[in-house]
Amino acid sequence: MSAPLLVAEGLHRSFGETAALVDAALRIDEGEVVAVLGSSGSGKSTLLHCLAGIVRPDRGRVVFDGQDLVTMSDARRSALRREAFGFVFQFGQLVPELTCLENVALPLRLARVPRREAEQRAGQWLERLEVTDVAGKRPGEVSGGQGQRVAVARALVTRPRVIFADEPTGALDSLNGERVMRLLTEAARDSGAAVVLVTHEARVAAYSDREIVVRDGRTRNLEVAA
Ligand SMILES: Nc1ncnc2c1ncn2[C@@H]1O[C@H](COP(=O)(O)OP(=O)(O)OP(=O)(O)O)[C@@H](O)[C@H]1O
Repeated sequence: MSAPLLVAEGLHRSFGETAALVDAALRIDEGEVVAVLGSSGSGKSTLLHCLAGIVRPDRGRVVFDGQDLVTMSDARRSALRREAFGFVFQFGQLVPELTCLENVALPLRLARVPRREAEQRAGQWLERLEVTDVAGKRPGEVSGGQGQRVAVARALVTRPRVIFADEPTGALDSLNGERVMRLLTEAARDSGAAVVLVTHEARVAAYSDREIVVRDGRTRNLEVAA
């Protein structure tokens, strides 16, 4: 069996008196879509932040492609996040001053890709996410569903190995939520990216290959019925 792409084991993380994670564990293989389910305050976001190297666990290991995120330097971890990970949050967090096309091109520009090439590749991702029509608009001028599809395009444009999505449809109605989930999972599968999807909605989790439930900071694996 090949080594998993991302493994977390024995994760503990407290905030003051609150134990957000208690011996949490998760593994995800190349190209797999894993949903992290649980009620509000159960520890889902803390788990995602530990997996993505945003929050450092008090104890435990997070190994991405053979590299331990917990012990590596901050500079190396930041570089890894930029190069290998993509992020989609509940509210797209697009840069309001830039057009949607420029938002999608931004991660490439930060990686020193020339403007013309970056915008050409960004345009292809807008097309893939079915939002070509908003290319020249600013985020304030587009709908919530369009904005989330632009955010997904921005997350995928660098061809990351893992997409971390924290309640990506949380601010959308069910029709737009379904559309974003379909496009996100299809695009991730086509580009071979794994997805860690935090949600409290079973309907959203249905797009995953496998589900993990977090309760009081502890993780439990669930087999998804076919
Ligand atoms: N930065 C922080 N400072 C203090 N407490 C925190 C912090 N982050 C998380 N917590 C606490 O840790 C626990 C787990 O929070 P977390 O955000 O991981 O849960 P969640 O399952 O993602 O919740 P939600 O679905 O409401 O977003 C909660 O009790 C929360 O209040």
